[in-house]
Amino acid sequence: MQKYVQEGQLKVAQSLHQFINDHALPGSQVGQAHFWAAFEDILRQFTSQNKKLLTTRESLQQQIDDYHKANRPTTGEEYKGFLEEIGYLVDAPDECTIATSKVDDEVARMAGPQLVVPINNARYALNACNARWGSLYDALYGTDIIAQTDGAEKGSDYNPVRGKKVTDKAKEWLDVMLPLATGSHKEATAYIIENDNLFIQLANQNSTQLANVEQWQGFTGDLPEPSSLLFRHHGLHVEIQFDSDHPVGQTDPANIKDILLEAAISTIMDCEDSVAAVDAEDKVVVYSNWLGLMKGTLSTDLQKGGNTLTRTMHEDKTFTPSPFSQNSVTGSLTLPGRSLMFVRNVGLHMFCDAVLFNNEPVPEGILDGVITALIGKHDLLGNGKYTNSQKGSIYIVKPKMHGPEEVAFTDALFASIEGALSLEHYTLKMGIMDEERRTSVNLKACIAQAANRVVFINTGFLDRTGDEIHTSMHAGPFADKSALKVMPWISAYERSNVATGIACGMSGKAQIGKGMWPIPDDMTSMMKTKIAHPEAGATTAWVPSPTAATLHALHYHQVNVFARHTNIEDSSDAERSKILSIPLLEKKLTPEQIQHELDNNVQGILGYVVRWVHMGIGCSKVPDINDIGLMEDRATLRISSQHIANWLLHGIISEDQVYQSMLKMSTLVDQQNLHDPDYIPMGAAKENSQGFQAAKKLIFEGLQQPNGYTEFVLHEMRRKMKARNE
Ligand SMILES: CC(=O)SCCNC(=O)CCNC(=O)[C@H](O)C(C)(C)COP(=O)(O)OP(=O)(O)OC[C@H]1O[C@@H](n2cnc3c(N)ncnc32)[C@H](O)[C@@H]1OP(=O)(O)O
Ligand SMILES: O=CC(=O)O
Ligand SMILES: [Mg+2]
Repeated sequence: MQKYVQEGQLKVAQSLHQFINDHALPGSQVGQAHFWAAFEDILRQFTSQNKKLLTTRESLQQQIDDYHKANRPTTGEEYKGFLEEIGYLVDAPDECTIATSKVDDEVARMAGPQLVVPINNARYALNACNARWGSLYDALYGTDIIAQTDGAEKGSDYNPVRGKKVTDKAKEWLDVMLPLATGSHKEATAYIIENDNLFIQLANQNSTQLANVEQWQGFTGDLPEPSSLLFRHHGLHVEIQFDSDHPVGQTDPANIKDILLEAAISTIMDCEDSVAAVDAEDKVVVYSNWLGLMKGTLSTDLQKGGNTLTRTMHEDKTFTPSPFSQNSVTGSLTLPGRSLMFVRNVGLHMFCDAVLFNNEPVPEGILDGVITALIGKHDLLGNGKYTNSQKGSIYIVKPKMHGPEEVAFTDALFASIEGALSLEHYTLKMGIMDEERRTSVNLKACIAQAANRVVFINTGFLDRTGDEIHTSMHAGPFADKSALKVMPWISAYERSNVATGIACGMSGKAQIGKGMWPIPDDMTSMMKTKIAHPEAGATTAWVPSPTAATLHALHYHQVNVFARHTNIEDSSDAERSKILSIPLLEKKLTPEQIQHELDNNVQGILGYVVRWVHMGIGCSKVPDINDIGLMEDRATLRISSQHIANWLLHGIISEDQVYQSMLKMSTLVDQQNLHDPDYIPMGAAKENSQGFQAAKKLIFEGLQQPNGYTEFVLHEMRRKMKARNE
């Protein structure tokens, strides 16, 4: 039974109350009495508005459902007119130029990967924070980029054959990032600094320099042969490290032991879709980790290779500047050792009983906003060991907003939080997830509502796909999932996002971001396809792991993103009707194709949901039907569950067929998890498993889930599971 502490009209779960009073408030220059009173005021001011916006969502969805049930056109002027009439489509402002100030270079002026990590997992969150720099050698050695053939298999010990392939490949990349005036880094035998110049000696006895000598930015160690050299290309740093005693350096002609890339330029510490946080106890873990990250105190012990290691946040990196560095006069060059951190709050539709206002659970987005901002304030006050934002901003990603009214609501909420916490106006920056259809088709109007605090727009294509299905659920059966990804709506949505961002003056001021690489182990495909993101003008794109960040960073060396922006015209008006084209099934599928699609969806749902509900894990790598591990979170679950619900509604599949598939796949999912000692199986009596029950609800009650969201069912069932465990 949850114990509460009364604070005015608020009832605050004891564990959260204690965390705030004992840990979050001290040092924040916000007193306890003021904080609780101000929080209550914010709830009084925003709770009913929050609920009203949810009612608008419901009402619009109802009208859209009725429209499609009446078999009215799904394209053309009549459809567009209907969406305008109900207020789903609004007029775009003629002009919108963002005016956000105090934005760190990592967000405004650098183009590079953005890592996302479940914040409640301290081990991963610390790793993400430290992923600002990644070893190219490790990233190549550890992944499928180097094939495990011809003696280059990974094995348990270091394999020099594989190692040679790694160093060769890495040096090919050096030639791309830091070309030499003559020859290749592969031929280098020494890197020598003489008279303020960097010379590279080649195997043919010639000496050369960088084609652009100004790329050399600094070094560590002694002259003439330094311990490391620092370079910059496309605004990103590269460090070559030397060590003649290191097992790798020893065998390298130039004694290179590793090449470090500036990789995860920014990281999203996620309180949302990759996290299972269903009550005060869970929320305290989420907020404690954020506090630890803001104060630089987070640490965790972990077992690796039979040893216990303590993981903490990395220090900054210091170099002696080269004559070409901006810091050459000061004689010292310090670069951030950590990724710039955003925090992703939850959306408007979530409610949480960690705090009750008028005896009702409060909007969780408001709770997150207030507490993550309070914690962020420690960074601005310099209370931590490190500084996250040099410019004095707190970066909050706001997910799942539907249209400009909701952005305006969040803007006003943030202003109120700033007032309550005595933060300068517009300290709280907003990342707008462009992941709901009503936001995509009104993006310019959305940006306009937060023009003084927006710092990113990001195409969350996973949620966006789920919303695509749910919004037009009654229009007909949707295409299978692989076809959905290549139909006109999605490319128009992606193009329009970049074009709108540029038209709103975001280039050089804010991030224009693209979505997650959801196949964490398939780095070969990522390297082939994710270059499309910078090519399309995205200044950042999401990756699921530090390794993926290191490899994706290479794409930003291949493409000069900011140079692309000059050629991108505002095409959003023209794209709108394409975005609105509903990706319905266009061809007849065979019974085998239908069964395959169903089984694949069911496997993904069960594989993810059982770990969520039984173990409280919000993001998992789940094998698909072809045994390829996919990153699954609430957004991918939204797609799969809505897809099955849609095919059920339109008679493509039957309830019994779905249930049979669930029985078959649940046995497989239990088998797939046998290696995990913490796994709690669904077992033979599936109906007794909360995870199985949750999956059933998500599918069979999918039509009734607001906007197709999965969190309501997941939370309910996880809470039941926790109660059962207690
Ligand atoms: C639609 C959306 O909203 S997308 C955004 C939400 N999604 C995410 O945040 C995805 C984040 N990624 C993850 O959670 C994980 O990478 C998963 C669940 C996909 C795979 O996790 P695992 O199966 O444990 O990965 P795997 O075993 O290959 O790697 C584990 C190692 O990689 C590290 N790692 C994996 N993902 C991350 C990450 N996102 N950040 C930091 N480190 C990570 C772990 O710390 C661990 O290293 P360690 O032993 O040194 O601590
Ligand atoms: O949040 C990201 C998404 O794709 O959804
Ligand atoms: Mg999302």
